[in-house]
Amino acid sequence: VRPDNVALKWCAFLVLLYVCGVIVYRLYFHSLSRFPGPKMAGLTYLYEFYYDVLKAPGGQYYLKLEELHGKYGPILRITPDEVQVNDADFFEKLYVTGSSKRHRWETAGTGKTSPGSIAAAVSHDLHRIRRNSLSKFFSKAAVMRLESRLQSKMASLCQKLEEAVRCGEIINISTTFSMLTLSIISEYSFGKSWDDQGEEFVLTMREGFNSMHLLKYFPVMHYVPRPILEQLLSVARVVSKWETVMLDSRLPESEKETQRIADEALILVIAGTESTSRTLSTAIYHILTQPAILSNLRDELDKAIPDSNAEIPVAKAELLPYLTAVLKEANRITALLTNRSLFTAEQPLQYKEWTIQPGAAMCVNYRAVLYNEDIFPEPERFDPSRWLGDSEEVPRRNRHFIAFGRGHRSCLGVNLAWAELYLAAANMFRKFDMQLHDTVYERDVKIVRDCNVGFPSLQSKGVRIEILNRRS
Ligand code: HEM
Repeated sequence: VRPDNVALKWCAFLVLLYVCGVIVYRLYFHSLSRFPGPKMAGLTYLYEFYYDVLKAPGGQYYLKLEELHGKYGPILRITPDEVQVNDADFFEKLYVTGSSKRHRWETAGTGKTSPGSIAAAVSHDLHRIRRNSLSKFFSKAAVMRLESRLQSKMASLCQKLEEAVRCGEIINISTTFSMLTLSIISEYSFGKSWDDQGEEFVLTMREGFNSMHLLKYFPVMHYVPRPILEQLLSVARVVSKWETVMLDSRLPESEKETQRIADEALILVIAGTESTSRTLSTAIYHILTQPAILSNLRDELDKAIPDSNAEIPVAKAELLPYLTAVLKEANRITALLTNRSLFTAEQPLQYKEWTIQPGAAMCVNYRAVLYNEDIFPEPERFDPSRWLGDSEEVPRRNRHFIAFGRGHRSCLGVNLAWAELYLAAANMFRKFDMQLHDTVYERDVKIVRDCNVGFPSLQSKGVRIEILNRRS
């Protein structure tokens, strides 16, 4: 036997031994080994890989998990190291504030494109540092100080819609809203909006979302030279462009040098663009397909804002109960976050008879709470009235309104998002008559893919509308 053959055989033997060791460990000795779920999911990440990457159209594991919860119950081992507990009460236990620490599950995909960002901070303490440095810019008072800028963006939106009335142009409101929110968050973050290349950014960013699953398994962004990567991956082109724009921004020179700031900026723009716009376009679809809801909303807006040319202050819009209920329901039904928000705890967490040990990653699927039939009957139905009235169910629903998350890692941009939602919806429905144009729920609105946030089918053309006239 030649010596190199002996070495090869030893290598093969050691690899085999290692694989057998991993299999035995994951199936019999891992702290999650007795948890319910298919054996294959507990054995290998390839199970998740198949549904998220190989099974068309991609991002299908969250749907498979819904099916598995139906079979195994609320607690499920979903990968070798992760457990998902689809229970609204456990949500409150996991996503906490206060002194209990939660660490992001470090292999969770969030940070692969931007490891220096708030969203990618693994340790609780690092996250606190990053969050504290940003949160003062996103407080309610900070957002309100910039209201005049938001109003000027709304004026541009209304101008665009008035032009559409004149030209009979069909508006893709999904893209229009994304350009609006990109304009706001880029100006908010960099002092200069990226309007010149707005549409290109939005469309390329959507392509980028489609590469998210690949990035989770193949974190190539930091290992392959950027020029090569740009040829291969749309998300790399987006990142490069954004970094270029950022370096042209008004940030001080010293700050521009740091990759961390680039990462942070990227996350703010990603988190602040598609999120609000997706919720708004979902709202538009449901309002325009239900005349009774449209009519209630109109009545409220017409009474509160008699002059249709007047600017609508955020503070005034926030006081309108029906508009508020419509927007809450839009957030609930959109259930934006399909990505698993995975954390580990420093102490064991108990769920019924199951003890989840420190080190195991845990999540609750947001959709499982926002579509919980017991809390939100007929969850697929867009019904703003579930947020109104004196029923004791309303406070319970508010308690489980988790569209913006809970706890230390809840949405940083929640105040900005609400201001955008109120202003865009109030302006659109007070000032314009419109109808849907070739928009099909199954194709254009229904969430069927997990791309970190929920995306409709690959064939979606977006929610499109015809603006009929400017209201008086
Ligand atoms: C309707 C609109 C929005 C919804 C429904 C939404 C929802 C969420 C949710 C559920 C999370 C928690 C994610 C997790 O647990 O992993 C989150 C985090 C975050 N959101 Fe939003 N978001 C919206 C708009 C915005 C906007 C406008 C910004 C602008 C800055 C923003 C910035 C962020 C950031 C930076 C985080 C990470 C926070 C952290 O890790 O501490 N979001 N968002």
